[in-house]
Amino acid sequence: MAHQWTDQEGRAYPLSVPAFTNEGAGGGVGAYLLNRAKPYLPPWLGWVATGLAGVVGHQRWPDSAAGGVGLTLTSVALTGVAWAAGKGISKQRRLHSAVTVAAGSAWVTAACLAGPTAGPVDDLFLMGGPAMALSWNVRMIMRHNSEGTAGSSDGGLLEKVGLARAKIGAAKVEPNRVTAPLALQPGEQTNDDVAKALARIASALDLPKAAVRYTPDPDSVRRGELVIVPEDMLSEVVEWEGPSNLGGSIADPLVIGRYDDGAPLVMWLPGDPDAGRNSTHVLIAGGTGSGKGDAALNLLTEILSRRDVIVWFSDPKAFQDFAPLRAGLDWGVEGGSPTEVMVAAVEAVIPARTRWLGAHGYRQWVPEAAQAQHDPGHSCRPDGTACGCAGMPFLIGWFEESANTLRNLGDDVFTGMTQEARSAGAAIFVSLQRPSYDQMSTSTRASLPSVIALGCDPRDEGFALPETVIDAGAHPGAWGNRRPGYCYVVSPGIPEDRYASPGRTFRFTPRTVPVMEQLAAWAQHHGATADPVTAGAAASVAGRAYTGRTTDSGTGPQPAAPRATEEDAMEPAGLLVDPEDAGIDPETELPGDEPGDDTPIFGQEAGHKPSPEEARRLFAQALTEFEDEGRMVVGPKDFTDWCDRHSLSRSWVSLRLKEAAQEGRLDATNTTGRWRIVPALTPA
Ligand SMILES: Nc1ncnc2c1ncn2[C@@H]1O[C@H](COP(=O)(O)OP(=O)(O)OP(=O)(O)O)[C@@H](O)[C@H]1O
Repeated sequence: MAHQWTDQEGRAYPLSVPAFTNEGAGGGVGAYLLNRAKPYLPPWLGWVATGLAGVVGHQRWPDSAAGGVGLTLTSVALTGVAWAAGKGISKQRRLHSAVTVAAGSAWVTAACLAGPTAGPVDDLFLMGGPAMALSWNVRMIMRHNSEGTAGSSDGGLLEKVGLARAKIGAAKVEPNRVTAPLALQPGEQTNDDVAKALARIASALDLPKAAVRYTPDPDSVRRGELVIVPEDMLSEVVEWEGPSNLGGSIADPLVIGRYDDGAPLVMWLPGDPDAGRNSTHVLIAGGTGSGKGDAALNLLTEILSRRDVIVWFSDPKAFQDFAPLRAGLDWGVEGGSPTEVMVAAVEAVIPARTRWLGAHGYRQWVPEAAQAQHDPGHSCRPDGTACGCAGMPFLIGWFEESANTLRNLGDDVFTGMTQEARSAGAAIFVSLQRPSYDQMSTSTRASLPSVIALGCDPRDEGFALPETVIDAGAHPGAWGNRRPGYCYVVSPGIPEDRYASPGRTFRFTPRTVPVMEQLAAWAQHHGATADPVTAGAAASVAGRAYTGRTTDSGTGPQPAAPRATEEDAMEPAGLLVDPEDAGIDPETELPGDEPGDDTPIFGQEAGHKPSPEEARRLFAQALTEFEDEGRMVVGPKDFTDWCDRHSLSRSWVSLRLKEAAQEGRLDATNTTGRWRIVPALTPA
């Protein structure tokens, strides 16, 4: 698009390349050639003018001594002026100008005094003149093609945007992408200056801000690559067509969309440090309507199509977007207390998995760890013979809309969990409704090295993306929710110069639902099932709430996942103190807690009052019932109806819960007033 590459006067910038200009359009071959030749004519016109000056001057001052003195002085003065005027330009150009002026004026002087055809004067004109004109043409060609003279006084692009004297190297031109190395003035400019000038470059070229990016050279503070993508090829919506690699490994790339130059947008989860890919946790960040749901579907469909991974998935939005894939999950829960249980289970399986991997000689998870262990090199037996242990699939713990869950988990716990998960063959995924620090603390954000940053409020850009990527030209804030699916992906394994390149996810529509359902059925029958170590550790925390597929997956129905209670749904996952219990100090001895006095203090008027022993028995029974239902995290509010039925107060329940924790039947959680039931029958 030519207008984007030439300025208002029709002048080509150093960055312009033939592919993007339309010079010479229309007017026939003659007009075209004249148009192309125009910039090279001035030196030749200068040569002709010099010849005419010699002829005319000879008519005026033939053999005149005074004329000779005047002409010689004029010639010297002109040369001096040319040298002085070239102060701001490059040395070569200054010298070239001065030599040209000196040669031209000396010839005019000789022609005036001796005559243009006398002696060697005409030969000098015919040989020296064209040589001089040609030397200027060569300089022009060199400038357009490679050397670059941004910073010269010819109004170059870089000079216009405040980067005078920076040099642009040979540009690499692809169909919709121009990449040009940039070298800044030593000691005067840094890569930060370019980052600040990107918007002005976009303005000079009449392009959107995101079309101009800069990748600093990691080894130099004054070198980098300027990338310009003039046409937004992402405007076309591309529908999801199914998984990219059904039956592949989770270590293979996950294809979730495409970049603006058409290249596939890929991510890696388990690491291959030899290839610069470290195992990673992922944040999906985007404002409402930015396309977070479809971004997550792209990732989840890719993950479920791999043979060696299991997914534990929590979705407080009741699987609104993910229902067609639910059957493919190893464990799916809705918000509230089931999510608390899942978080506790993830915490519990991490050390167990790390121990197993270590015992089998794996420093980190690799696809071979998911196979039965028939290699003596990966045996847990002291005698070194093959152990044949079941393989351990990669584990993904995915928490949708998880701001509250994370906040209640606490920074230290989450940071520790993510650090340890990396050596446990596990990745944590979280998505946020609003990508901002009100939703997630700095240290929790720092524990998630990978991000899919979709459109957001401009103020939240700094939360979603690292500063270097924003400096390089990434601006998800410019999209808001007007460009659903547009995203920047920062993740280990992706070349860093891609971080600031926008991509777009594939779109999911009602037409894609049957394919997702087929994929979920495939995962159920052919995907991995939890290994005994992971399943055992999960069940030791979650009891029957852990519904992982059994080893004969697909042959029987999965146990129904516990549904969040209505109360859970109303409240964020991971609860703070129950508001109704906020005033209760669990340390205070209440009348009903006095030794030998278990008489309820409230609700005494309602029905039968159980005796203290009976009340304790009923309470123990209630805990067993919760456990049977898979509700493994409880607090006084879960006993509201129960209290009404048995004429017991919630304060009494609060104290009994604390007592049960002392007896080992319950475990404290990170949330005051919430307790995790320790399963009565812990699997071996
Ligand atoms: N890659 C894409 N290409 C085109 N349209 C898309 C793409 N991704 C999402 N959309 C469309 O954008 C709209 C908003 O998407 P979606 O509801 O997933 O956003 P969201 O970020 O999940 O919002 P919310 O937080 O409100 O749930 C939907 O109509 C969806 O079909």
